[in-house]
Amino acid sequence: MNVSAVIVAAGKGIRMGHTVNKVYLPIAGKPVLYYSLKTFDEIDWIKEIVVVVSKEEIEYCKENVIKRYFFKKPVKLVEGGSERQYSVYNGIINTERNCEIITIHDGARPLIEKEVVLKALKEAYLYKAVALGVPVKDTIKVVDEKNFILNTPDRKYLWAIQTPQVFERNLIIKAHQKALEDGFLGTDDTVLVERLGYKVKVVEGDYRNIKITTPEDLIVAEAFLKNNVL
Ligand SMILES: Nc1ccn([C@@H]2O[C@H](COP(=O)(O)OP(=O)(O)OP(=O)(O)O)[C@@H](O)[C@H]2O)c(=O)n1
Ligand SMILES: C[C@](O)(CO)[C@H](O)COP(=O)(O)O
Repeated sequence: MNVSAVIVAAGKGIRMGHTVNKVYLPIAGKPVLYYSLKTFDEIDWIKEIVVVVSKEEIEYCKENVIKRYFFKKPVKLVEGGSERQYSVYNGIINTERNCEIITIHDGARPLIEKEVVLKALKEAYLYKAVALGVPVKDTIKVVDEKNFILNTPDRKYLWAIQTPQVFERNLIIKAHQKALEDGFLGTDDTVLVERLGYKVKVVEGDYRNIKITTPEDLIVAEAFLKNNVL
Protein backbone atom coordinates (compact mmCIF):
# COMPACT_ATOMS: atom_id res chain seq x y z
CA MET A 1 0.00 0.00 0.00
CA ASN A 2 1.27 3.50 -0.83
CA VAL A 3 -0.07 5.86 1.82
CA SER A 4 0.55 9.54 2.58
CA ALA A 5 -0.22 10.92 6.02
CA VAL A 6 -1.50 14.45 6.50
CA ILE A 7 -1.31 15.83 10.04
CA VAL A 8 -3.09 19.13 10.62
CA ALA A 9 -1.57 21.42 13.22
CA ALA A 10 -2.47 24.90 11.97
CA GLY A 11 -5.20 25.70 14.50
CA LYS A 12 -5.08 28.48 17.08
CA GLY A 13 -5.92 26.43 20.17
CA ILE A 14 -8.28 29.15 21.43
CA ARG A 15 -10.07 26.78 23.85
CA MET A 16 -6.74 25.84 25.44
CA GLY A 17 -6.32 29.49 26.43
CA HIS A 18 -2.51 29.37 26.16
CA THR A 19 -0.20 31.78 24.34
CA VAL A 20 1.47 28.84 22.58
CA ASN A 21 -0.49 26.73 20.05
CA LYS A 22 -1.57 23.58 21.96
CA VAL A 23 0.15 21.24 19.49
CA TYR A 24 3.52 22.56 20.74
CA LEU A 25 2.68 22.27 24.46
CA PRO A 26 4.54 19.45 26.24
CA ILE A 27 3.14 16.12 27.35
CA ALA A 28 5.68 14.12 29.35
CA GLY A 29 8.39 16.50 28.08
CA LYS A 30 7.68 16.29 24.35
CA PRO A 31 5.39 18.43 22.17
CA VAL A 32 1.84 17.15 21.54
CA LEU A 33 2.57 17.08 17.79
CA TYR A 34 5.64 14.83 18.21
CA TYR A 35 3.59 11.81 19.32
CA SER A 36 1.37 11.34 16.25
CA LEU A 37 4.31 12.08 13.93
CA LYS A 38 6.24 9.29 15.64
CA THR A 39 3.35 6.84 15.32
CA PHE A 40 2.89 7.50 11.58
CA ASP A 41 6.66 7.43 11.08
CA GLU A 42 6.70 3.83 12.34
CA ILE A 43 4.14 2.52 9.81
CA ASP A 44 5.77 0.98 6.74
CA TRP A 45 2.84 1.61 4.39
CA ILE A 46 3.18 5.35 4.98
CA LYS A 47 5.71 6.81 2.56
CA GLU A 48 5.58 10.51 3.47
CA ILE A 49 4.16 12.77 6.15
CA VAL A 50 2.73 16.19 5.31
CA VAL A 51 2.37 18.43 8.36
CA VAL A 52 0.10 21.44 7.95
CA VAL A 53 1.15 24.41 10.08
CA SER A 54 0.25 28.07 10.21
CA LYS A 55 2.52 30.39 8.20
CA GLU A 56 3.87 32.11 11.34
CA GLU A 57 4.77 28.75 12.95
CA ILE A 58 6.60 27.04 10.07
CA GLU A 59 10.07 27.92 11.42
CA TYR A 60 9.05 27.12 14.99
CA CYS A 61 7.74 23.70 13.99
CA LYS A 62 10.83 22.94 11.93
CA GLU A 63 13.21 23.82 14.79
CA ASN A 64 11.26 22.47 17.74
CA VAL A 65 9.67 19.33 16.34
CA ILE A 66 10.96 18.18 12.95
CA LYS A 67 14.69 18.82 13.50
CA ARG A 68 14.68 18.12 17.23
CA TYR A 69 13.34 14.57 16.96
CA PHE A 70 14.43 11.94 14.46
CA PHE A 71 11.88 10.88 11.84
CA LYS A 72 12.81 8.28 9.22
CA LYS A 73 10.29 9.37 6.59
CA PRO A 74 10.30 12.58 4.57
CA VAL A 75 8.32 15.24 6.44
CA LYS A 76 6.96 18.12 4.35
CA LEU A 77 5.67 21.30 6.00
CA VAL A 78 2.85 23.15 4.23
CA GLU A 79 0.83 26.20 5.17
CA GLY A 80 -2.59 25.92 6.79
CA GLY A 81 -5.77 27.94 6.33
CA SER A 82 -8.24 29.84 8.49
CA GLU A 83 -10.42 26.71 9.04
CA ARG A 84 -9.45 23.08 9.63
CA GLN A 85 -11.04 22.09 6.32
CA TYR A 86 -8.84 24.53 4.37
CA SER A 87 -5.76 23.26 6.21
CA VAL A 88 -6.64 19.67 5.30
CA TYR A 89 -7.18 20.65 1.66
CA ASN A 90 -3.76 22.22 1.42
CA GLY A 91 -2.28 19.11 3.00
CA ILE A 92 -3.94 16.62 0.66
CA ILE A 93 -3.14 18.50 -2.55
CA ASN A 94 0.50 18.56 -1.47
CA THR A 95 0.76 14.76 -1.11
CA GLU A 96 2.66 12.79 -3.75
CA ARG A 97 0.44 12.18 -6.80
CA ASN A 98 1.29 8.47 -6.83
CA CYS A 99 -0.06 7.77 -3.35
CA GLU A 100 -3.28 5.71 -3.39
CA ILE A 101 -4.50 6.41 0.12
CA ILE A 102 -4.36 9.48 2.37
CA THR A 103 -4.73 9.26 6.12
CA ILE A 104 -5.75 12.57 7.71
CA HIS A 105 -5.05 13.12 11.39
CA ASP A 106 -5.40 15.92 13.95
CA GLY A 107 -2.02 16.94 15.35
CA ALA A 108 -4.00 17.52 18.53
CA ARG A 109 -4.63 13.75 18.94
CA PRO A 110 -1.26 12.53 20.26
CA LEU A 111 -2.38 9.18 21.67
CA ILE A 112 -3.21 7.45 18.41
CA GLU A 113 -1.79 3.92 18.36
CA LYS A 114 -0.07 2.19 15.46
CA GLU A 115 -2.40 -0.87 15.56
CA VAL A 116 -5.48 1.35 15.34
CA VAL A 117 -4.05 3.22 12.33
CA LEU A 118 -3.23 -0.09 10.63
CA LYS A 119 -6.79 -1.30 11.20
CA ALA A 120 -8.17 1.89 9.57
CA LEU A 121 -5.74 1.60 6.62
CA LYS A 122 -6.78 -1.99 5.92
CA GLU A 123 -10.47 -1.06 5.99
CA ALA A 124 -9.81 1.93 3.70
CA TYR A 125 -8.37 -0.44 1.14
CA LEU A 126 -11.75 -2.21 1.10
CA TYR A 127 -14.19 0.68 1.59
CA LYS A 128 -12.34 3.74 0.10
CA ALA A 129 -13.49 6.03 2.94
CA VAL A 130 -13.25 5.26 6.66
CA ALA A 131 -13.25 7.13 9.94
CA LEU A 132 -12.26 5.96 13.37
CA GLY A 133 -14.92 6.34 16.01
CA VAL A 134 -16.10 5.05 19.37
CA PRO A 135 -19.65 4.30 20.53
CA VAL A 136 -20.88 7.18 22.71
CA LYS A 137 -21.19 6.35 26.40
CA ASP A 138 -23.59 9.15 27.32
CA THR A 139 -27.21 9.60 26.35
CA ILE A 140 -27.34 12.25 23.64
CA LYS A 141 -30.19 14.78 23.39
CA VAL A 142 -31.10 17.07 20.52
CA VAL A 143 -32.18 20.42 21.98
CA ASP A 144 -33.69 23.64 20.62
CA GLU A 145 -32.16 27.15 20.86
CA LYS A 146 -33.52 27.44 24.42
CA ASN A 147 -32.10 24.07 25.51
CA PHE A 148 -35.43 22.25 25.58
CA ILE A 149 -35.10 18.65 24.48
CA LEU A 150 -36.45 17.93 21.03
CA ASN A 151 -35.62 14.22 20.85
CA THR A 152 -33.38 11.43 22.10
CA PRO A 153 -31.65 9.50 19.30
CA ASP A 154 -31.15 5.77 19.86
CA ARG A 155 -27.65 5.50 21.36
CA LYS A 156 -26.82 2.26 19.59
CA TYR A 157 -26.46 4.27 16.35
CA LEU A 158 -24.36 7.11 17.83
CA TRP A 159 -20.58 7.16 17.49
CA ALA A 160 -18.09 9.88 18.41
CA ILE A 161 -15.89 10.38 15.39
CA GLN A 162 -12.13 10.72 15.65
CA THR A 163 -9.13 10.87 13.36
CA PRO A 164 -7.39 9.39 11.47
CA GLN A 165 -9.89 9.41 8.64
CA VAL A 166 -8.62 7.52 5.62
CA PHE A 167 -9.59 7.90 1.97
CA GLU A 168 -8.62 7.11 -1.58
CA ARG A 169 -6.62 10.13 -2.73
CA ASN A 170 -8.80 11.02 -5.73
CA LEU A 171 -11.99 10.70 -3.72
CA ILE A 172 -10.97 12.99 -0.87
CA ILE A 173 -9.56 15.63 -3.22
CA LYS A 174 -12.79 15.58 -5.23
CA ALA A 175 -14.86 15.85 -2.01
CA HIS A 176 -12.87 18.86 -0.79
CA GLN A 177 -13.08 20.60 -4.18
CA LYS A 178 -16.86 20.12 -4.28
CA ALA A 179 -17.20 21.53 -0.75
CA LEU A 180 -15.10 24.56 -1.76
CA GLU A 181 -17.25 25.16 -4.86
CA ASP A 182 -20.43 24.92 -2.76
CA GLY A 183 -19.11 27.03 0.12
CA PHE A 184 -19.73 24.07 2.46
CA LEU A 185 -17.74 23.91 5.70
CA GLY A 186 -17.73 20.65 7.67
CA THR A 187 -16.26 19.73 11.04
CA ASP A 188 -14.54 16.62 9.70
CA ASP A 189 -13.55 15.16 6.31
CA THR A 190 -16.01 12.29 6.08
CA VAL A 191 -18.94 14.69 5.83
CA LEU A 192 -17.47 16.02 2.57
CA VAL A 193 -17.40 12.48 1.14
CA GLU A 194 -20.92 11.78 2.46
CA ARG A 195 -22.09 14.83 0.44
CA LEU A 196 -20.88 13.10 -2.73
CA GLY A 197 -23.18 10.19 -1.94
CA TYR A 198 -20.43 7.76 -0.92
CA LYS A 199 -20.80 5.38 2.01
CA VAL A 200 -18.22 5.90 4.74
CA LYS A 201 -17.31 3.02 7.04
CA VAL A 202 -16.77 3.72 10.74
CA VAL A 203 -14.02 1.59 12.26
CA GLU A 204 -13.89 1.13 16.03
CA GLY A 205 -11.06 3.26 17.41
CA ASP A 206 -9.86 3.83 20.94
CA TYR A 207 -11.38 5.90 23.78
CA ARG A 208 -7.85 7.03 24.67
CA ASN A 209 -7.41 8.74 21.28
CA ILE A 210 -8.58 12.03 22.78
CA LYS A 211 -8.30 15.42 21.12
CA ILE A 212 -6.33 17.89 23.21
CA THR A 213 -8.78 20.78 23.38
CA THR A 214 -8.88 22.24 26.91
CA PRO A 215 -6.23 22.24 29.71
CA GLU A 216 -7.54 19.13 31.52
CA ASP A 217 -6.96 17.09 28.35
CA LEU A 218 -3.20 17.58 28.80
CA ILE A 219 -3.39 16.06 32.27
CA VAL A 220 -5.41 13.08 31.03
CA ALA A 221 -3.02 12.50 28.10
CA GLU A 222 0.02 12.69 30.37
CA ALA A 223 -1.58 10.21 32.77
CA PHE A 224 -2.16 7.73 29.92
CA LEU A 225 1.44 8.10 28.77
CA LYS A 226 3.02 7.95 32.24
CA ASN A 227 1.03 4.92 33.29
CA ASN A 228 2.13 3.28 30.09
CA VAL A 229 -1.38 2.18 29.31
CA LEU A 230 -1.05 2.89 25.60
N1 LIG B 1 -7.46 26.38 10.80
C1 LIG B 1 -7.18 25.22 11.39
C2 LIG B 1 -7.90 24.78 12.51
C3 LIG B 1 -7.54 23.58 13.11
N2 LIG B 1 -6.51 22.86 12.62
C4 LIG B 1 -6.09 21.62 13.29
O1 LIG B 1 -7.20 20.74 13.38
C5 LIG B 1 -7.11 19.93 14.55
C6 LIG B 1 -8.43 19.91 15.30
O2 LIG B 1 -8.86 21.23 15.54
P1 LIG B 1 -9.20 21.88 16.95
O3 LIG B 1 -9.03 20.95 18.05
O4 LIG B 1 -10.47 22.61 16.81
O5 LIG B 1 -7.95 22.87 17.06
P2 LIG B 1 -7.88 24.43 17.16
O6 LIG B 1 -8.62 25.05 16.02
O7 LIG B 1 -6.43 24.73 17.32
O8 LIG B 1 -8.62 24.71 18.55
P3 LIG B 1 -9.64 25.88 18.91
O9 LIG B 1 -10.90 25.56 18.14
O10 LIG B 1 -9.80 25.74 20.40
O11 LIG B 1 -9.00 27.18 18.49
C7 LIG B 1 -5.94 20.49 15.37
O12 LIG B 1 -4.86 19.60 15.28
C8 LIG B 1 -5.66 21.83 14.74
O13 LIG B 1 -4.30 22.24 14.80
C9 LIG B 1 -5.82 23.29 11.49
O14 LIG B 1 -4.89 22.63 11.04
N3 LIG B 1 -6.18 24.48 10.89
C1 LIG C 1 -12.14 15.91 12.86
C2 LIG C 1 -12.47 15.82 14.31
O1 LIG C 1 -11.35 15.38 15.04
C3 LIG C 1 -13.55 14.79 14.52
O2 LIG C 1 -13.86 14.67 15.85
C4 LIG C 1 -12.94 17.12 14.88
O3 LIG C 1 -14.19 17.45 14.36
C5 LIG C 1 -11.99 18.26 14.65
O4 LIG C 1 -11.99 19.17 15.70
P1 LIG C 1 -12.99 20.39 15.92
O5 LIG C 1 -12.87 20.70 17.38
O6 LIG C 1 -14.37 19.95 15.55
O7 LIG C 1 -12.47 21.48 15.04
